[in-house]
Amino acid sequence: MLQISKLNAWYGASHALQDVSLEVAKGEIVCLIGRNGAGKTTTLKSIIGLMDRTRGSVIFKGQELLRQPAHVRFALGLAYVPEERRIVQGLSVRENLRLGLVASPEKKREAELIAEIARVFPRLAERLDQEAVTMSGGEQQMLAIARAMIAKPDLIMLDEPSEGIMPVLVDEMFALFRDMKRQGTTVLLVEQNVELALDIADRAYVLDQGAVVHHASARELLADSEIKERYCSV
Ligand SMILES: Nc1ncnc2c1ncn2[C@@H]1O[C@H](COP(=O)(O)OP(=O)(O)OP(=O)(O)O)[C@@H](O)[C@H]1O
Repeated sequence: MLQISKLNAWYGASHALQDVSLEVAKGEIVCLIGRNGAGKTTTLKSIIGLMDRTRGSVIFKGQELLRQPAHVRFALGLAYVPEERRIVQGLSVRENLRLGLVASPEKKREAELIAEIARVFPRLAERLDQEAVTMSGGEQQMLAIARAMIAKPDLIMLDEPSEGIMPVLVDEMFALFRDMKRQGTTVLLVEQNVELALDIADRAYVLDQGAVVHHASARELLADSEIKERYCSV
């Protein structure tokens, strides 16, 4: 589904990604791990079109993305939940969900899609008319994920979904990722909580200083304490 080869990205003169190559097959959960500043977020931003300067190749469902603007990439079936969530102030949960449909061909079935999402996210179902920013951090994270899911993307990219969220909600969220996978959604996950991420992932890539230094099945990595100690914050 996604083939990245020799991806390079820059912030001004700073060369943040160096020849990153990775693949995500349909239906997989693939995890990017590595210490702070390793380049995980920059990889996601390059895929979705938020980096000014990139070089290399990012092929999604057979199409080269790097020269396409971000809105075209979304329309091709990519979704991105950034670390900072971007819940819109002054809008209810329902209105935030609606925003997820703006670029989607599914817009006509809006009420039906919101009802479907509400079934999957019972916490949101109870709060559809509440102002979204008054919800807890974890509930807002659920909303950000629901808003990305509502357009039924083929690939969803999640940046640090567990950050700052209480453990009971993190467990709920990760159970949801397993369900998403069962339903055929492909997931590219950036997560500091390595054990948690590897527990649901099929494979993982380890990044360090902007480069891929290791990749393996999640099971192998879980057992590899040397790699985890060397490259991850565990
Ligand atoms: N807007 C920016 N301008 C300049 N440099 C940046 C910018 N954003 C990130 N960087 C730098 O690019 C490198 C990669 O950062 P990135 O955010 O991709 O790392 P990360 O692996 O996601 O880290 P974290 O786990 O801390 O979120 C870091 O050295 C970082 O300081």
